Amino acid sequence: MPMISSRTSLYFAVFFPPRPLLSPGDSCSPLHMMAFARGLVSLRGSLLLRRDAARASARAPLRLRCVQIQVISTRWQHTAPASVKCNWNLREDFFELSYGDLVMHFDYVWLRDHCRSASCYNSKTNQRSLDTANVELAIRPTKTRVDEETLFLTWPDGHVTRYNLAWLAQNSYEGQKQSSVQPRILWNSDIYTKAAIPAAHWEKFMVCDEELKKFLSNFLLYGIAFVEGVPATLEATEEVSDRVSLIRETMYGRIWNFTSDFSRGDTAYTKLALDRHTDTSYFQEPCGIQVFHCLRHEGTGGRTLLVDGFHAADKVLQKSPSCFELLARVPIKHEYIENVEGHRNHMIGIGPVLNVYPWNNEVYMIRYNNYDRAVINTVPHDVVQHWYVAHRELTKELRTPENELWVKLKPGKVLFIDNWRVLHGRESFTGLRQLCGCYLTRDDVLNTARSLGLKA
Ligand SMILES: C[N+](C)(C)CCCC[C@H](N)C(=O)O
Ligand SMILES: O=C(O)CCC(=O)C(=O)O
Ligand SMILES: [Fe+2]
Repeated sequence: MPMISSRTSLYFAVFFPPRPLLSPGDSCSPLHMMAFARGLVSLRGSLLLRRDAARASARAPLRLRCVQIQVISTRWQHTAPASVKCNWNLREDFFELSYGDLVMHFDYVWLRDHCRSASCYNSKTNQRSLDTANVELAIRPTKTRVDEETLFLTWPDGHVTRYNLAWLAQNSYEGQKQSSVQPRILWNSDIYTKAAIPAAHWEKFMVCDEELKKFLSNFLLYGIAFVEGVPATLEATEEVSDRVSLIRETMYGRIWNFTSDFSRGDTAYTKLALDRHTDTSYFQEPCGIQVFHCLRHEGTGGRTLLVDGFHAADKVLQKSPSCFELLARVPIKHEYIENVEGHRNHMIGIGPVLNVYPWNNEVYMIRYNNYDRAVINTVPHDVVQHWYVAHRELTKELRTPENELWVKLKPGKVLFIDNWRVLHGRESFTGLRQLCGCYLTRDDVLNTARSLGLKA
């Protein structure tokens, strides 16, 4: 029997009478494995753990009885879920689970808090009913048992929590650390052009969910997507936008339609070229998506520039991790001050240029607008110098000609831009140019995508 050295005790079933010995090649059930791990069954040679073997032994007439024993908390225990290699270990401060190639650690309060039993979690509303504030922070299970694919934890008050091991593996920190929240294809102009992504077609797009799904799938992967054949009207632009998400109204209105008349106090309302940038960087939460539809252009120039900001950020990460880190850590301000007839606005947005998930270093938002960047007064002078170096590195990547995708927007061709990822700009132009569009609520675009079965 193992030494009694742990506060943790566990229940498990053993064969009665227990088989004392297994030989190499013997089929081995999970129950055997647990008994082995606890020193009840000795073993010569290595064990081959197979699900079919477990099934075969489950069919055999067995008498089971439950016993409670103490275990050494640092020893690995084994179980056999669905032919995945799986070991577990009840440590003093956490539950350790090795599942496939992944070793995971689960805090005991976490394990109590995420209990999905009927009294702790309402599976109709998918909401927690457990009052987390009432959970003892130093809580430990009094009994633990793993039965093939389920972990059973009995808490001091007698409440039992069951976890499917695959669920734990999927929801572990270590699992999240290895995967990305949003799978993406980073691109330069060559990669995007060669991918030859087809545009969605307006009529099909408006009625067919598969067409919308394909469009959204491309949009999520590349951060841009087109719909063609759209009537060159404000109404149709609104309809095509409504199909994707909720329109986000801003001080520019719900659907805007602008020319170079300087009707608003911003360079966008001129004929001047605009360097690559993201819009509404001066919002606490910049608009998620921008929709452009050029309804008319009688003149020259005016092409649209698109640059994948995440591709550029990734290059900075590879070439200069310290620059990447600085851009992700230092908060700066962007500002929109408008003082023209009928329009008085003052917007301030604060946040780093690169917004990164801390657990996997994945960039989820870039805020880059040199026109609207405000006075830097949130950073001490010695950091400021480094910040400018880092900003220059990112700017170099963003301005690399290979990274620039130039498109001429024509009436009928609606462009959706992920404004958290892809920067846009424009060439200067002559003549009458009328551009309409709107911003979309990011949460609702992702919501639409998820409702169609996409990972978003
Ligand atoms: C799109 N629309 C013309 C309505 C607004 C343009 C906003 C321009 C602003 N400088 C920014 O980058 O956010
Ligand atoms: O005129 C254009 O093509 C785009 C101008 C712009 O950057 C904007 O409206 O956000
Ligand atoms: Fe813009």
